[in-house]
Amino acid sequence: MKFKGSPEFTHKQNDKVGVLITNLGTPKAPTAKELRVYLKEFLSDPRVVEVPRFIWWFVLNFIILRIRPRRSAKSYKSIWTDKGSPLMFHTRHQAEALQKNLQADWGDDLVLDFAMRYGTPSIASVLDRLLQQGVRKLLVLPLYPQYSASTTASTFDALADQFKKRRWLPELRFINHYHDFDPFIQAAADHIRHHWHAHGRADKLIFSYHGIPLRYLHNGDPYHCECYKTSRLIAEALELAPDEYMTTFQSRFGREEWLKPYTDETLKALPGQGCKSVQIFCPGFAADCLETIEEIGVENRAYFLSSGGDHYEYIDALNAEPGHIDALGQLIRQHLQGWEIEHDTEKRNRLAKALGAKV
Ligand SMILES: C=CC1=C(C)c2cc3[nH]c(cc4nc(cc5[nH]c(cc1n2)c(C)c5CCC(=O)O)C(CCC(=O)O)=C4C)c(C)c3C=C
Ligand SMILES: [Fe+2]
Ligand SMILES: [Fe+2]
Repeated sequence: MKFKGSPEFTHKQNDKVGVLITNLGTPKAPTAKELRVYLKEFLSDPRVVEVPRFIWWFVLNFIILRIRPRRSAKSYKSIWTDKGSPLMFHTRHQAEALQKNLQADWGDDLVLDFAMRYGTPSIASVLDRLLQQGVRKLLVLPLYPQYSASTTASTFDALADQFKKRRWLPELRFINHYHDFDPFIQAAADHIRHHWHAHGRADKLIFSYHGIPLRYLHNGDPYHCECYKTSRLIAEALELAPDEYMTTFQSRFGREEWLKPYTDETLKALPGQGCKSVQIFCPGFAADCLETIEEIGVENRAYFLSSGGDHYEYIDALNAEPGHIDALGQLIRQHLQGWEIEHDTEKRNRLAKALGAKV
């Protein structure tokens, strides 16, 4: 059979609305072996590395996958907890909290689950589970506030690959971005205000986003503009003057030029320009992960302090904190409009009998 069907379907099954939240994915364990598996899948995605395939195949397999897994495993070991990878447990907590938040008005009509673009739980396995539960309308929310082809479109590709293989497709809605969604902006501003209340303020607030190659911006990726807009809106909510905050880009990979200003170079230069204390928040990361905890929390702290800075604070990602869950709940509700389910069991049974089907 060419297309995967839903043989377990019965006419008694209630239709449900499904919400699938996704994030990037993380290795299964902080070992070179598991990193090799994870990096191979991630870096083989043509949305992530836009280089001719035959050249990239050699570079990836003969250079990168021989060096990077061991190096990255060391970094992952430093952030690994007894609950596993931070990205995984924060995403799981977000899913649990969002399910509760939405159940308040959707009850059992809605099921929410989470999947990872790379690694596990895979989009394929979670999609199977949702469809088996009777999901006929599916809303997908990739937890990337700013759209980029390397993340958001890649998630869409993975879904589309699954749909190509299946017989009975659900209705689909896909949230492209939420970089300027007011409840998200207010949740970020409240979170920073809360941090100020507990720790005081610094000379500058830095908004650091994951970078992408500059070439992707020139080829039409809106990510750069969306990052700047998020920064501006959070800064406006916090009533910051333009010289009290800045936007930077972190996590470069490879030798080509990426979006600038680079976070690490900025932090090395700031003390020499008279800025001795900074606080850093990463509005593009819905959950703390290697790139925030280690790169911003540890590595860049060392750059700033060893360049003459006095005080450096990393402000946690929004993770599963109530303000964030409430904002995401509002975003999901907005995109679910019109999908409320009719509870007409009698009508469904009558129709099924008329068709001679098992009910
Ligand atoms: C090779 C190019 C990469 C692009 C382009 C890229 C874009 C991009 N990534 C994120 C979010 C995350 N990236 C994370 C890790 C990570 N990213 C890359 C490379 C690119 N990312 C690598 C090789 C890695 C693995 C770690 C390492 O070996 O250095 C993570 C963390 C995952 C975790 O397990 O904690 C996140 C999250 C965004 C948002 C983005 C483009 C906008
Ligand atoms: Fe990345
Ligand atoms: Fe721009």
